Amino acid sequence: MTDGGQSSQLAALEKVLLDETADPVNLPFSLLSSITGNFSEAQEIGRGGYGAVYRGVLPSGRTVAVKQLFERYEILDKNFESEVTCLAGVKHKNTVRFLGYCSETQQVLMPYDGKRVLADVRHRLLCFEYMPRGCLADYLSMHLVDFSGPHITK
Ligand SMILES: Nc1ncnc2c1ncn2[C@@H]1O[C@H](COP(=O)(O)OP(=O)(O)OP(=O)(O)O)[C@@H](O)[C@H]1O
Repeated sequence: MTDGGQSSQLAALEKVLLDETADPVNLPFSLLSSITGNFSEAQEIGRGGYGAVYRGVLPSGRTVAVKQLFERYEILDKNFESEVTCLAGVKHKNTVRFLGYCSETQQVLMPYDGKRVLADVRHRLLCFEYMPRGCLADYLSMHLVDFSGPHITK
């Protein structure tokens, strides 16, 4: 569940979902964490080369897809910015809608070299319209008839 401080950002996300002409919004990490059950395995829907994708459930019951970019990649600010600005510029009925983004750095206490240090942890996430049928390639491979002719089995 989300706390009261997040309600205006949730409202902004709901508004973007409903208004197809609206621009993507900046979303706090805490909100994306909250709607994905802290990025739980139960809400994970897939993985790509650069991140894991989670189902985000809003209090209204609407669903979004949240892609959390892997921390192991050193993604430069300017590269993330060009990804976000590029996605924001794509608006077409045949493309998945880009709803929001998050770029935050948190300082987290962790062990290092026998000491405790405050380390920067970068969170980069992208939020999209949820496609219940998943990716096109998986859908086609599950539903297309095999036209390659009869198989010979030994
Ligand atoms: N908007 C979405 N709605 C529903 N499921 C999605 C959505 N986006 C991705 N997924 C699921 O998550 C999986 C991984 O998606 P992702 O975009 O990370 O894959 P990708 O195309 O290999 O990306 P990349 O290599 O650029 O990281 C997809 O195969 C699909 O099952």
